Amino acid sequence: MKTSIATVSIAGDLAEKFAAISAAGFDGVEIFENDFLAFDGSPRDVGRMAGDTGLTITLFQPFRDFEGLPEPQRNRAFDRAERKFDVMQELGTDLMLVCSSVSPVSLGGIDRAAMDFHELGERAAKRGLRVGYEALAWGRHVNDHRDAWEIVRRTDHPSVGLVLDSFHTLARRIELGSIRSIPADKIFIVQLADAPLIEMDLLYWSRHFRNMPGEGDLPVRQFMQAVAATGYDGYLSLEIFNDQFRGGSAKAISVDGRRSLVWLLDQVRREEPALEMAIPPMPDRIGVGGVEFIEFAADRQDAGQLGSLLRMLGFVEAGRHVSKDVTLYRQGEINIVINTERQGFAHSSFVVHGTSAYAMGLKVEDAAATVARAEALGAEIFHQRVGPGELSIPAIRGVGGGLIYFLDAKTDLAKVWDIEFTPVMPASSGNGVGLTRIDHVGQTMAQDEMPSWLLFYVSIFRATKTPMVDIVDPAGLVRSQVIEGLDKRFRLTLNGAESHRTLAGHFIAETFGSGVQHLALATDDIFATAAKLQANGFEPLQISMNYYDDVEARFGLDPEVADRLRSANILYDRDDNGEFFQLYVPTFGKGFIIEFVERRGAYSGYGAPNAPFRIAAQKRLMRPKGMPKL
Ligand SMILES: O=C(O)c1ccc(O)c(O)c1
Ligand SMILES: [Mg+2]
Repeated sequence: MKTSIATVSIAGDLAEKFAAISAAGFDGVEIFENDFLAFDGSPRDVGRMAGDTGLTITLFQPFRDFEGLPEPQRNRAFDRAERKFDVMQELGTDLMLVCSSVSPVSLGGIDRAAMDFHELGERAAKRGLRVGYEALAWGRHVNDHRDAWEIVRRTDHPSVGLVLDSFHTLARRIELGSIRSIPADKIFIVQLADAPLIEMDLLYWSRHFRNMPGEGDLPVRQFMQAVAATGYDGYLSLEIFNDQFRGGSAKAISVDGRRSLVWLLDQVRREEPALEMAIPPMPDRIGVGGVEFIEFAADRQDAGQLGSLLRMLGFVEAGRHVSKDVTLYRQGEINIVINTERQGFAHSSFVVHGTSAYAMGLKVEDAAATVARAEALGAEIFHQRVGPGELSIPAIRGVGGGLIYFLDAKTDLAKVWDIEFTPVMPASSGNGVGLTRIDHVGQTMAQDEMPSWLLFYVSIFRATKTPMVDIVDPAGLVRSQVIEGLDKRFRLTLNGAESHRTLAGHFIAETFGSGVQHLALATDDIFATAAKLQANGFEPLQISMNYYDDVEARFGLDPEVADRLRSANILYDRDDNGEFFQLYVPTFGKGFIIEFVERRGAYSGYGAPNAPFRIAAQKRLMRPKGMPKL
């Protein structure tokens, strides 16, 4: 696989862009004219810089409003082209991308355009250059790759070929079978981009909302399958116009780009095994059976407080690590680990972020395969110091820098608790409140990083992403999207914060990073759990009485049920498939959230309608008296 990315896709000046693109493993780069124009140096300097970072300049673009012009504009367009050919020769690239004209003076007609391209092809050939024609979805006369192809076909010149761009084809829902019959040697380059499905003007959508294949909703995989069926084996070049990417981390966006391409070809190969894909073999996406544990890094003092809280919530101190300063708390199938080591990754994490849930352990089908797949997709493998007789638990770094450990049932990893921990207290000895398993884990990140996290999870794991919902925090909107395993035993909610004044944004600012902020623990009987918690001396987050009046009216609840909810501070939601109950622990530390949930029937949500009310309650608590609002 030969990969490339357009400079327009990422932030920085040309030098920064090249460095990030090269570091992410791309072979080539498309020079977008504006990046070149803004650069203070000659085209030769740019060419040398690209060469020095090991990148081939795959093309120079865009050359606009060329075909179908009447005189005198036609002649001037050829003069312009010659000037750009000069630049290209100095840059050291042989391909010019010509996008279909939007000029109001341009004339239609396939043969007229073909004649123009024939002449351009002649001029390019004299210099050993090539010209690729791309149909913009909003082109004046040509806005469909089938028409662009017909022009290229009639041009019938070896130096003139077609540029396919998944965005333009998919945005107009053009039939993809039409790509399969194009001769591969007439496709000069393939540009790839995805986009979320939003109803809007095509040009605006394209210039601001494109994202990496797999991050949006367009059938890029089907597009790529059609391209692969032609036998095309040239560059696959990402061309992503995206406002957030332009302002984001060039390094991170480049890594996402490479990941998206590898995953795309992996999908094509699995979908149509007859197509040869030039990427190394890797295991298929991995099924996740749930979250086996959450691990906090803490100092002694916070560990003591967290331990007391957990005991009040019905957990028992079930084990101590055989060689490390690590304690296991357990209730039902829920394992919470507190790490107070003074060295190693947990400690560094504590030093940087303070007490936080820096690691999670996932139950997977095959831990070794998970790491192999993650590595093929560009994830960073984590290696840890392993004491004598201890297990080497496969792990990778997550997007925010935290750790994700993998445990499976086929190896000794299944016995990790027995092998690495000495029992302290039997599970039956605590004041259990009926918590059974981890329902979901919530991670918080800056809003513009959400696509990275989503791509990371859905490319490695057999999981889907739900549509985005808005969570209303009194201080701003938080975007929320959920990653769910097919059997729903693995659920992650991702919350993207924009303002530091939201509870989610405050958490990122206070912990100096994104990561696990929220644990939702399941019970089969929320009212029994609430009663037992009360007996343990626990006081839940107080919800406003106005909320209960509304819930009672909105859902037509029996007044008796509403009273039970009200007196226990339980939040309620319902969808077509079932009911949902939530009970919150007042926030811990710098905004860490624990809630207890009961799903009745097949309720599939996460209580998003309740979020504004519990966030308001949490913020009331977090505001020390006499201090300004968050
Ligand atoms: O938005 C544009 O003008 C534009 C230019 C060049 C491209 O390759 C493209 O896909 C879009
Ligand atoms: Mg394009």
